[in-house]
Amino acid sequence: MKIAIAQLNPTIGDLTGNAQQILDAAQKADAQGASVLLTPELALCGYPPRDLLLNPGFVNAMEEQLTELAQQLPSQLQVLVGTVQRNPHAHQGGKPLYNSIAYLVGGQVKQQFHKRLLPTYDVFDEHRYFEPHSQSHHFSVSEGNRTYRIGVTICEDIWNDDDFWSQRHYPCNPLADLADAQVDLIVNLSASPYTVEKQQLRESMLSHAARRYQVPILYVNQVGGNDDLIFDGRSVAFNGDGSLVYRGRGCETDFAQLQLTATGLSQGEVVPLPDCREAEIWAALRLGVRDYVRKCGFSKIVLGLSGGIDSALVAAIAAEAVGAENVLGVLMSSPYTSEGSVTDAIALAKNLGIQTHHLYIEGAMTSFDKTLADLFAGTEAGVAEENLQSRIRGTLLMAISNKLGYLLISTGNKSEMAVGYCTLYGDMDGGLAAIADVPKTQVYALCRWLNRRQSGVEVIPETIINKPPSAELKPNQTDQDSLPPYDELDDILHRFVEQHQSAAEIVAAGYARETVDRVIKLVSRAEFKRRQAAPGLKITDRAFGTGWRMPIACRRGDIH
Ligand SMILES: Nc1ncnc2c1ncn2[C@@H]1O[C@H](COP(=O)(O)OP(=O)(O)OC[C@H]2O[C@@H]([n+]3cccc(C(=O)O)c3)[C@H](O)[C@@H]2O)[C@@H](O)[C@H]1O
Ligand SMILES: Nc1ncnc2c1ncn2[C@@H]1O[C@H](COP(=O)(O)OP(=O)(O)OP(=O)(O)O)[C@@H](O)[C@H]1O
Ligand SMILES: NC(=O)CC[C@H](N)C(=O)O
Repeated sequence: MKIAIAQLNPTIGDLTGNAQQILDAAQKADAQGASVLLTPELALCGYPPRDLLLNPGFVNAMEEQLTELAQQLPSQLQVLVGTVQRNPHAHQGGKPLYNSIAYLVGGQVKQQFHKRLLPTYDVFDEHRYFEPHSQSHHFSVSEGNRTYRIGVTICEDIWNDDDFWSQRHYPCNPLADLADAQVDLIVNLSASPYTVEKQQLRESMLSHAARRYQVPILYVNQVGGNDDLIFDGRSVAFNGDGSLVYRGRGCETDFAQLQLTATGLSQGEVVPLPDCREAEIWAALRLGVRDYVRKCGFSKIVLGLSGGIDSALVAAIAAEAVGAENVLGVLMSSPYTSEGSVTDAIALAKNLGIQTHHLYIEGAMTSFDKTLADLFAGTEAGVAEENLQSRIRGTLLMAISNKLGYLLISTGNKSEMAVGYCTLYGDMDGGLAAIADVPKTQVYALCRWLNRRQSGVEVIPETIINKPPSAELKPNQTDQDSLPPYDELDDILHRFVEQHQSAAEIVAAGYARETVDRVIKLVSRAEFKRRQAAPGLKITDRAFGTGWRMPIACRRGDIH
């Protein structure tokens, strides 16, 4: 029996467009003789639809779209579509919806499968919308004289196998229940967002489960950027001996067919994983930028090009995401801008093939200073005046965005965002923060990798990589005047933000108490800035985005 997999890139809420993607895949599957087509979790509305689900009109529209789609699908094909279903028992106190799979055949919904394990941690908040279902189910497909029983799970349903995880989060295990029902295949329809090296974890978990239950597992993941989340696809299949038989493309849509026989799934294409961490992150960020720009209705990007490494990396990502001809880098020199910064920015733009424009902001700085002269009389020039430069740049970039319709991408990295080393309404201006979850040390690694990627072709001028990072808001300023060395800072941040380590644990790992306390204080104090920041693309286990919910007006003096 042929099973087709559609690794789709839905746009959240675009029911017509997403249904069309499913229909296109169904026609292809039908033409190639498939019996079953699988689509990702909530493929009809895109994942995560968030509070659109609280709007009854949205749920009605999904139901209508599903009915229409069912009637348009090839009549012989059996299609599993990720959608929501109403909970008929909601009036007894449950949530109004299930996160479901509709099994469509011959123009009708033949069966529904509901998600049992609802992730409600980090970026996930499914208990806000959905009722967990209590049982796992399967459907049967007959081919020749054989009937295959196919168990259906939805994303989180496979993430609680007690044999794999040392800590179980839920009281039940849908995989074990389906194995008890003696299914011939378990499918998992997912919308699993990217984080660095998560695919290795997915694959070892799935391989382990396939082996443990001696049943093939076919995992279909969504692909595409949806706001802060990047879905990397990489749908996979494992046979009952735990062997990998198929891996789809990473960070691209894909379509594949596998053959299911009495002995399991037949070998499909196995797309290799990226050969290093930087290649993987690069592909994810490029997709995240491309889809954010495209799905918000933009085609062009503007950014401030300082000759520093952060804007260099963002410019390079932007150029690959939307095409170099669609990127404008704006140089905005002040009296503190070094000659080297300008030549570096121009060299970078030339390497990338992006357009540039050079503005001089000294006049605007003088004008602001004059306007404030009476009010500021008798005070020393300091951070307020320094930040005005950053704010003038941000204002000019937003004017360009307004006038020319380019989306402004901000360039702050995770280390800066963590400690508040950035200016509110200044360099934080922008619609998308492309590298807000990329620590500074990883920024360097990505730039070095870019220069190695095509041997002999320099993308980021070496002078940009080698100079000490500086905001250039006053003479001879460097980041290290205000912050610990980045390798130290990033490790402390990683322990504190991603690994939830206490100050005492970080000190025990070898850092000075004073440095650790200072970093934690800076992180806590900068919450107000992050709350006002543009959404940032998530690549780590814990980003400063939808999965980071910190109070702003708080004291953490009692926490050690
Ligand atoms: N809890 C709170 N809730 C809401 N707002 C709060 C607040 N606490 C302060 N504020 C407000 O925030 C202001 C302080 O924040 P902000 O104005 O950003 O200014 P601030 O954080 O004092 O200065 C920006 C820092 O970023 C550095 N930097 C590094 C790299 C690049 C750039 C760049 O711009 O290119 C800048 C710069 O050298 C400086 O050290 C206060 O004056 C107050 O108005
Ligand atoms: N002279 C400038 N011309 C254009 N944009 C600038 C200029 N100075 C700063 N910016 C904008 O403000 C952002 C923040 O500056 P910042 O100095 O922190 O970053 P960077 O210069 O890219 O990298 P680095 O921190 O390594 O110097 C820059 O990335 C850039 O977008
Ligand atoms: N949509 C989901 O249920 C995703 C949860 C899952 N643990 C993941 O990150 O892949």
